[in-house]
Amino acid sequence: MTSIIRDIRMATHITIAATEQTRKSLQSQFHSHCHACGMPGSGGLDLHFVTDSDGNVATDWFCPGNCQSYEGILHGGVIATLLDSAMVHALFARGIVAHTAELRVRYRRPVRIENSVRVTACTQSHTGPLHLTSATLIQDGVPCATARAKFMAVPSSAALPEGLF
Ligand SMILES: CCCCCCCC(=O)SCCNC(=O)CCNC(=O)[C@H](O)C(C)(C)COP(=O)(O)OP(=O)(O)OC[C@H]1O[C@@H](n2cnc3c(N)ncnc32)[C@H](O)[C@@H]1OP(=O)(O)O
Repeated sequence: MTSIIRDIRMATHITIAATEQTRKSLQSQFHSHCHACGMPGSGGLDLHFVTDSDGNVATDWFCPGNCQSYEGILHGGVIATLLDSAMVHALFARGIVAHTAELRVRYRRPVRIENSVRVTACTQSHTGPLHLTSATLIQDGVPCATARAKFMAVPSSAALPEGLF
């Protein structure tokens, strides 16, 4: 816990080595009721990310029929949610708690429902508290959507649970 707090304090301005332990800890502290990666069984997307040795995060997700837009195609808003969430977790893995400030999605190919996708994300760079990230959604080996985003790190005093300062 102490090392996680130290990581959060550092992370506002410094990119640290990404770890699965850091990602999980920040998810449980700050995201336990998230529509995308929390709330299993209550209408959330129930995403489960993992962090690899390069600090990238990934999840495999089955696109359910109730998330379609046009017939047989995954809703573009859901695609944006998947990509946004993946980038949040890439930041979590580096000890960074941040809010989406800008999200640009390129919808390259329709994503079929009732099929699986893999969503990956990584951090790119940062200028002070503004972090640049990218994410990709792949189905059957084909990149169907890509995203770039800017995230603003939450000041560490605001990010930490009350009583820790
Ligand atoms: C009301 C209830 C319904 C709610 C529906 C909500 C809306 C949705 O969720 S729809 C589902 C989400 N969206 C999708 O699945 C779309 C996935 N993408 C696609 O199908 C295709 O990429 C599509 C249709 C956007 C474009 O395909 P296509 O027509 O083949 O274009 P493509 O060959 O890639 O590009 C044609 C030109 O447009 C340009 N272009 C394509 N995308 C962009 C872009 N984002 N910005 C600028 N230019 C672009 C290309 O550069 C190209 O230019 P040029 O001819 O000069 O080289």
